[in-house]
Amino acid sequence: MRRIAVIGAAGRMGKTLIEAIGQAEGARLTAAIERPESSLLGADAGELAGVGRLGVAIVGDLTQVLDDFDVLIDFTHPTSTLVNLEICRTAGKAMVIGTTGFSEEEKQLISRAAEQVPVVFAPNFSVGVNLTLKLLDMAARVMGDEADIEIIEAHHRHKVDAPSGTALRMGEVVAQALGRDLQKVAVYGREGQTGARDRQTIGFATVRAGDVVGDHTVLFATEGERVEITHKASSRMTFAKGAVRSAIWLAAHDRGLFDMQDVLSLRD
Ligand SMILES: NC(=O)C1=CN([C@@H]2O[C@H](COP(=O)(O)OP(=O)(O)OC[C@H]3O[C@@H](n4cnc5c(N)ncnc54)[C@H](OP(=O)(O)O)[C@@H]3O)[C@@H](O)[C@H]2O)C=CC1
Ligand SMILES: O=C(O)C1=N[C@H](C(=O)O)C[C@H](O)C1
Repeated sequence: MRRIAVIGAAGRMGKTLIEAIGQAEGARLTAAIERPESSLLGADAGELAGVGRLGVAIVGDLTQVLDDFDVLIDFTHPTSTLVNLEICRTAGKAMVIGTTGFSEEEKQLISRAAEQVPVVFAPNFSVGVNLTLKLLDMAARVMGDEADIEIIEAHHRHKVDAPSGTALRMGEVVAQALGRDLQKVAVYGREGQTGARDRQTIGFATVRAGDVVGDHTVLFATEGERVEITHKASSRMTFAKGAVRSAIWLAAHDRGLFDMQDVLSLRD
């Protein structure tokens, strides 16, 4: 039985993860962590998530529960995740990281920690998005040199980072397929006298509105036709199930950096 801890337990993803762990075979929630100043400390994690009492009280300090879990699932904020990563590295604990919004330097810290402990780090844990990444690679190879490529994403009003981690990963996949460096060709929004479009660029557009769970479209537009590849998430459970699957999958690894493509055996 895989013993799983969830940090950010009271968050949108935290609560959905607690529900998903309850539905998974071979996994059990054994620890739940929130901020030390949270008013929810001591509350039952199952009751908080709306799935009934689980007998797991929310604590405010990850180090307090290190003996209680095998793998930590972290969907919080980059600053928090990097602190948790260091605690897990030192304690030899596996991690599943769903947090987005890291800088390139921060991503390097995750790679380095994964030399010592096993980590699955993915901007999107849904099966559909990971299939979409494969479709994008093919579309870019077939149409990319002729087409203008634009990535449009929409999320709920509470999201704090932009563009989404998924949109950025889509951009990386397309850029890599075309031999371009995303850091050099990305254009994040346009305003004013922009001039005509540079053919090599990959544009990003962000929408933040209401309760949108997560929509992503990659547009390949030539003179005469357009291909649009779209994924729409309608429930956070799709991300949570993928993260729990990753936590169980990691049991077979004692170190290394993986993503959802590895978990789904989609890696070339
Ligand atoms: N990879 C994927 O498939 C997905 C990734 N995400 C990403 O997951 C992250 C979280 O998203 P979401 O659940 O919507 O956000 P929420 O704000 O709802 O949840 C984040 C939770 O983490 C808590 N938190 C923040 N800092 C700490 C800390 N130091 N210690 C303990 N808890 C902490 C927050 O507490 P407080 O409210 O008090 O700040 C909150 O409860 C984002 O980066 C998002 O982009 C989201 C969905 C899917
Ligand atoms: O913050 C969210 O909600 C989501 N974030 C992830 C991202 O930034 O790509 C994944 C998903 O789209 C939901």
